[in-house]
Amino acid sequence: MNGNDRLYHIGFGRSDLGDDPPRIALLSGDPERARLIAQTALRGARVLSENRGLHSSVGTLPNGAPILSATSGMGAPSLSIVVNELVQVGVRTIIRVGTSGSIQLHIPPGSIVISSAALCRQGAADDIAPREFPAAADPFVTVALIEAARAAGVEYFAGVTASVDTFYEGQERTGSANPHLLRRLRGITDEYRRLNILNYEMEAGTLFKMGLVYGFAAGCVCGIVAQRTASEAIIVERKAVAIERAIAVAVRAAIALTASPA
Ligand SMILES: O=P(O)(O)O[C@H]1O[C@H](CO)[C@@H](O)[C@H]1O
Ligand SMILES: O=c1cc[nH]c(=O)[nH]1
Repeated sequence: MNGNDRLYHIGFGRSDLGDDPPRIALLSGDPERARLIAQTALRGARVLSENRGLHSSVGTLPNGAPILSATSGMGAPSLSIVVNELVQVGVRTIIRVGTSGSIQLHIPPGSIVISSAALCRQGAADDIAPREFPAAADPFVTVALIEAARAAGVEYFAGVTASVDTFYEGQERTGSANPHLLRRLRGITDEYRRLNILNYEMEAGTLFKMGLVYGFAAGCVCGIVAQRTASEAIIVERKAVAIERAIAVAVRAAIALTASPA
């Protein structure tokens, strides 16, 4: 590793990426997922850093295109730092590969949600753009994810995601250290359900705004690990399949997005 131009948080720089630096990254909240993607889906994967627990690897897709598997950490403040630094090292397409809780009856644990846009209730995003600025995914990345899900035969749902700052309070969980929720949060899940919002997670909205403002293409696919119309709990038995499907779809989409024109 050269390391002279290493970015402070991600722990690597352009000079660590070789002669053909990746312009696309798969970004997981969980470093274990980033490592799993590198080990199972990338060819010739090489670990770049584990700075602050944020695993980053570089490898190639089956079509030979270079790609990063990186970690955002949980929540928009951490994601905003990692994404800012990924853009500084030359990344121009970022697909978030996450986990999420369904708020619609028809979206079961084990399925995946592809976010076309987000209701962005995230403080970090206010430092990126005005609150009214759209949190929309890149249409080409979103279509690539949908086509990948169809081709893989994976049960998927596409639509609007609620991106919030907290897992417990902001997602209206009362089974936590503080069962008392602020009045403005009581009933919010039902309100979102009636607005046809599909799911809760904690990063996509800020990622989408950053993409539109900083000039990179952003998308998001999440494996569904909770069904909030039934319970607040994570359905642990469906987590592995949900993540496996989200990864498979993200990798297929990345292949399509990096294919050289015929
Ligand atoms: O599994 P990841 O990608 O971390 O995504 C989801 O999981 C975390 C909460 O459990 C939040 O980061 C949320 O967005
Ligand atoms: O319910 C859930 C599950 C995963 N991630 C979230 O943010 N919420």
